[in-house]
Amino acid sequence: MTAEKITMGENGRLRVPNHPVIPFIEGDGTGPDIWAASKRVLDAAVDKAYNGEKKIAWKEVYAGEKAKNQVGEWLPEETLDTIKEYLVAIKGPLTTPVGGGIRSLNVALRQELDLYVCVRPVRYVDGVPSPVKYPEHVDMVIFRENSEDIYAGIEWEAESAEAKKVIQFLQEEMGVKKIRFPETSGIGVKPVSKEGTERLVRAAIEYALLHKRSSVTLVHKGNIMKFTEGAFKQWGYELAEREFGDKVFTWAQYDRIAAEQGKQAADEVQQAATEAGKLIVKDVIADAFLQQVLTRPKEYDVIATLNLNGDYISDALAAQVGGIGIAPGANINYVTGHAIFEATHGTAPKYAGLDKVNPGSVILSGVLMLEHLGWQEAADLIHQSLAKTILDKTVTYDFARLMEGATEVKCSEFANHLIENL
Ligand SMILES: NC(=O)C1=CN([C@@H]2O[C@H](COP(=O)(O)OP(=O)(O)OC[C@H]3O[C@@H](n4cnc5c(N)ncnc54)[C@H](OP(=O)(O)O)[C@@H]3O)[C@@H](O)[C@H]2O)C=CC1
Ligand SMILES: O=C(O)CCC(=O)C(=O)O
Ligand SMILES: [Mg+2]
Repeated sequence: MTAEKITMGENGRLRVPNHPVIPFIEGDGTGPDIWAASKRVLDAAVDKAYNGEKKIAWKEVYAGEKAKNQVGEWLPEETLDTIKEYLVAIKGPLTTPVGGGIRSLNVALRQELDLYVCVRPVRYVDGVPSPVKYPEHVDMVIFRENSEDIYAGIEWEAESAEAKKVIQFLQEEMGVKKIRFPETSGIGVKPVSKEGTERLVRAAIEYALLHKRSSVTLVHKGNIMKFTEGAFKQWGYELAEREFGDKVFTWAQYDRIAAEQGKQAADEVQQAATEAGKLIVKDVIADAFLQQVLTRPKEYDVIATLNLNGDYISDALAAQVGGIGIAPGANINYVTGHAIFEATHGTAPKYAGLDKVNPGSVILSGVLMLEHLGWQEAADLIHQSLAKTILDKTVTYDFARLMEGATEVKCSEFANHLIENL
């Protein structure tokens, strides 16, 4: 079988050969343990689903500590070029120091390839120990904006010449009087654009319509950050109505009807829209959202949000359904077809080299990748196997410590069980 490139078809859909080359980054910390386990499970599922007719040709590319050690750079140009060329890649977590040091390589990869959506599905798997009473009520898909916001990393260190210059500009030319301690403030910039918002919200609504989900919720802190998070809400509603017309009913429409005809009329129109199967596009302020996902998670389905909110929401919802050990994700540019699949969690450095952590998040990120390639049969096999392995209570430390009667297994052994149960 000759290894070939995945390409983007003229119809905007990927053309996937039977032996596609897929670059991978092993990752730092626990990355090597997790990646070794994940690769075996993905290969076994593909082999079983297609009787050897399909097979991934893995191609290692370097980033993070391995790249620094081998080629002297944290994120070599060759890695970016290879992923650009082969379109679809998968990665383990990469370390980002807090405070000083290098900026996030994870964020850099997303920015360099303009992977503007981070999709993180959050769903309960039967048997997983969870801190809440009804984890099965959580079934959400987070669409996190991935290219802008304060998360983009435009900031200047306190007392640096740059910070002083920006503060001086703000005070003298922009009339800003609200910087409480100007001499010792670091400064960060939060860019949020109409284009960035629209492409994210468009992707969330298209996904929701395709998968017949009931609502898209715009999660924002627009009461405080009016021209960034507030604009996100407004641009999101405008886009929903302009581009999706009759297929959606928005709370902005609700508000207009309520203002003109009263609340009862607006309720009736919304009820009719729901019965007609229209997608409801609504919004909520981020802090209220974080309490409501605990108290009434059934009210939320597809979530569209900005970069930093999405980061916090991803970990919080992952915990709600039993933890970061099975929280997958995908960074995608739906226009170019570029995508990098990766877990929600980080490098979990205290467990590095111990063959201990749960490889589930990277495996499920691989499942998202298989689905993205259209290899649904292989993806389904892994879902079934994971469900069975967890119900058997053969699990890694993170689940074992919260389950009664579980058998704790290592990261590699968990992969063995998954392969046996395929
Ligand atoms: N996309 C990426 O590559 C990301 C990278 N990072 C980076 O990772 C580094 C470490 O970040 P940190 O804040 O500690 O967050 P981590 O997500 O790496 O780890 C926090 C805790 O989550 C639990 N955990 C994480 N991964 C697993 C797993 N596979 N199985 C079971 N439990 C797991 C562990 O919990 P417990 O202690 O309870 O056992 C761990 O101590 C930082 O440099 C950070 O910047 C962070 C997030 C994403
Ligand atoms: O890049 C990092 O180090 C952290 C990224 C992160 O937490 C995330 O993308 O969820
Ligand atoms: Mg995070």
